[in-house]
Amino acid sequence: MSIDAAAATRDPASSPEPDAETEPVPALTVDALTVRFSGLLALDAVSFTVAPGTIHALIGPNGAGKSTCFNVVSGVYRATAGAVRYAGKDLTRMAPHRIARLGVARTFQNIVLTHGTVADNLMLGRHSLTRAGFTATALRLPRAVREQRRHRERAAEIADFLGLGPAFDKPVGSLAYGDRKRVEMARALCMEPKLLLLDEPVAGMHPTERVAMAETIAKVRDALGISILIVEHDMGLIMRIADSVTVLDFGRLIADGTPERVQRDPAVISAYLGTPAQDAQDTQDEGTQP
Ligand SMILES: Nc1ncnc2c1ncn2[C@@H]1O[C@H](COP(=O)(O)OP(=O)(O)OP(=O)(O)O)[C@@H](O)[C@H]1O
Repeated sequence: MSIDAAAATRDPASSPEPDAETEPVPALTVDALTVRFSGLLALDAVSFTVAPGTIHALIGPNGAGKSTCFNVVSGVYRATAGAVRYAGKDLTRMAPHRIARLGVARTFQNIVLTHGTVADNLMLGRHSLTRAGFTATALRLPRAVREQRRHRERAAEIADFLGLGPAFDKPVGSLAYGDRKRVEMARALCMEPKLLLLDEPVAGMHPTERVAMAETIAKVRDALGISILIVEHDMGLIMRIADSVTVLDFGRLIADGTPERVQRDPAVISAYLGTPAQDAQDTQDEGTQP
């Protein structure tokens, strides 16, 4: 069964929220988001919207506030002011596990998965969707066994979709770096999110792995119809797969729009890329050849 067919026929027991399958993918609205660390204004009234089913990139030079924004959306940091609205809720007042239950899953910049097999790690992603309690699972009651089997089948399907099928029962530590980054993404997808937050998904990969990962990210959007918010320094990848781009600089939003529009924006060229003429050309080159 294809991953999209599976999504359509999935058991409600494995949905992130009751009736989540029948609900449309919500927009994510970041509204005048402000974060202050002591004297430092890391985000200054930043507003943008991630439209349903799109890849939205958050870019900017080092220290621009991208990770801070990401960490507020996933509930790791608290906002000083402003709101992040998703599915009728303000995420700035919610704990990370409640945000995850709304269907928001994230990956981390640095690989955090080192132990167990790929299957073990993907089953961790299914944990929040598991209904059978600890006792039922420990006693291997038939209901719990059936549920575990269903989750494992779904995890295997997601692994296949991300090209990890042959590695499913292998230890994560034995995989190449690029595949470990894919396991991280597969674990997040195992939560059946409607919004996937990708933190530098190709950092540290070699060029061939980057191109393959870009294709995979676009495939996830197209096959699942979910929204993806991505922080990434690889401009070539962003220009190729993003539907919209928000550019931050020193905590302020300096541009927002399609990749084509943003890469021609003089404020982006001078603030983000440095000297206008040369770097505008570099970006265009990178856009066609990462
Ligand atoms: N927990 C924190 N405490 C204090 N200052 C912080 C904290 N997290 C981030 N900052 C500061 O906030 C600013 C924005 O940092 P942030 O990590 O969000 O930028 P970034 O755009 O993600 O940068 P990079 O591309 O280098 O990861 C920086 O000046 C950073 O030093």
